[in-house]
Amino acid sequence: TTVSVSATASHAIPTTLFGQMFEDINSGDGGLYAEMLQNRAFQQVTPGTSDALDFWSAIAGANIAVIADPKPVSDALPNSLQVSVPGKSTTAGFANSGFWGINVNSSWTYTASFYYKFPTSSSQSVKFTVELRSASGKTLASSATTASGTATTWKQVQLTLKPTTSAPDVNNQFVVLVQPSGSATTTVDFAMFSLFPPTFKGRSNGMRMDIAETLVEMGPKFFRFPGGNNLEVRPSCRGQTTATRWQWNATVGSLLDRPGRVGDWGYVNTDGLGLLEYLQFFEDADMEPIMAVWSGYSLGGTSLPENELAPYIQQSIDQACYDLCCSASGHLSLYALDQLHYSRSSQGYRSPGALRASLGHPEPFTLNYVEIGNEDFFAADTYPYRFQDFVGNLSKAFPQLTFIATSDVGDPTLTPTPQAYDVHVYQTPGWFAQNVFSYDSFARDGQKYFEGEYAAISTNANDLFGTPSDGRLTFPTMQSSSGEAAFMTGLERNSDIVFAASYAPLLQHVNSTQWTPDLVSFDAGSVVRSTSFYTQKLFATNQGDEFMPSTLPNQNGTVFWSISRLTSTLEVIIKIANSGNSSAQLAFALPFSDVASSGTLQLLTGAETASNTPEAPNTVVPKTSTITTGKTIDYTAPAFSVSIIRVVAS
Ligand SMILES: [NH3+][C@H]1C[C@H](O)[C@@H](O)[C@@H]1CO
Repeated sequence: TTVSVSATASHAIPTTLFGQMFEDINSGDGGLYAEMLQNRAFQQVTPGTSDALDFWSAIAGANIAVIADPKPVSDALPNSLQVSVPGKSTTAGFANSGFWGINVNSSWTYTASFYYKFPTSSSQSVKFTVELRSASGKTLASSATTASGTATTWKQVQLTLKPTTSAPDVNNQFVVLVQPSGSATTTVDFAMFSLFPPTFKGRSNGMRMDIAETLVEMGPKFFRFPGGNNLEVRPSCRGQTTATRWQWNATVGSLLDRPGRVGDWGYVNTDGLGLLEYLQFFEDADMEPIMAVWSGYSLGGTSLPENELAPYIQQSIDQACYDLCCSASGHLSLYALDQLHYSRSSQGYRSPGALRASLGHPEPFTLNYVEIGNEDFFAADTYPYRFQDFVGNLSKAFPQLTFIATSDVGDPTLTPTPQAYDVHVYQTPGWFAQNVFSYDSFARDGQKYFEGEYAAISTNANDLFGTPSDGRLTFPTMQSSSGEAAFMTGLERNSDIVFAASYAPLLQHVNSTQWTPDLVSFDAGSVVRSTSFYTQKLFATNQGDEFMPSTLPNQNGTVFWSISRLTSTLEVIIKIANSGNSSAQLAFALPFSDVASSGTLQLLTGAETASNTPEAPNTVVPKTSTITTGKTIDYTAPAFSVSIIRVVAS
């Protein structure tokens, strides 16, 4: 096939075109958020039930129990770990098993901390020895401090741990030994444990380095958060209380003030990864937020009536306000504070912006996009008033924001007409290759689109969300990734109306997964970049700034291309997706008089079902080489491949 390339660009390609979609779906706590202890503060558990002590265990004769502390460490954290050990014991204590393991790296300095108090005062002292210990019992790191038995009010211990050696695997534990000097049985209350490794950019309460670095490596220009389903109210045995929705103000401030919540994926979110941590990460990673606000719909259930929306609208204004500036709308909506104790400033409740400043970020963050809800096609009947009321109030407070609707495009009719719609699609690899032109027929009427969630998820069109035995992919394959790449050439061609696109879900912990496939997989010690990760990376890091029309690919074919130009370097960038099982010979005829005689090729290719997995993380990786180029570039795209050709031409 000969592909003639136009000399005239058709449109500018938005810098935001490729980015990431994130929610805590086995991906925040124990994943992107660097805290290494699981169930660190006994949040949202009922003392005396089996899950209260999840991931904690007693050692050598200690008795441990989670109690509703009569004098809790904070209003938001009502539970403590009460530990009793025999007098003069040197080996009794307790351990935490982390998020299916703990990575012990001798080049790292760890920060361990916890709060303690003695329920009854005594004259004896008690030594706390904190260790990182292999499952076989070998001490890898140790640090100790001594406490006075007279401490009947909460005290914080902070210790650093430097392992003498790296552990060969992640089967390690965090251990606290409680060693009384006296002979009497000793009881100590503990709260708010934490074990942090070094973090991405060294941010306190920050992100896990290897995962954050992997996400940044992909080259994202935006980050949609906090969901996805995890933004929403989760139907629970206690009924659909709106209090289970994600609330920004429950995720900011001291960790002692963050109650955590049972997220939509059925486990407790510590909310240690909160609004400030998200926004700081985006700033550090040079990407901008697409921030969702809850819009009054409870997953699988009811929507709030219009006359009950006001406090939630105010909370969403405060949420945006926190990010932006906040000389504007002054107060924190009292309603949002029902579950949260807020430290008052002298002049009453601080404005969210002042709050943000007080937490160490005086400058506003970048915020241009706010999404109203998530997948509101599930509640299309109530979305018109919910969308209108949220956008009406938010746009009054922040006229510079672009608001994104989440119902189906044009159905129902919304007022105001949405500036953009968030379109989601989970389908087969074949569907993506067959729908490369889905946006070509859209009207150019000012309406913009955000392909907020897409992935080839199954080879079985009749059971897309089924089990692996029924076609569901557990990891992306070269068949799924090349299908997605085909679709992405269409997104780039239509980037005059598609301003952003992100694969979903982004991350999964392989020891606790509820949704496959995912772009990046990890366990406590390693990260796996999928074939679809490399596809996203090849597109996002080879962005032109203007689109060059060319001979259109055959809509019914399996080979697709997209050509752009990077004006700053005079490069022509040719992206080619071959989603079929045979190679394709292409000839690109460039309209430039002066074309370099060699260019670079980045090629991702492998067998149809080839995947990168924890067992074989580098089965398929991109390879860069030099190719001969000229006014005509002949190229054979291998079966199941993604190719990027860059050549200087003018
Ligand atoms: N059900 C999908 C759609 C929703 O928005 C996400 O939370 C889920 C996984 O990506």
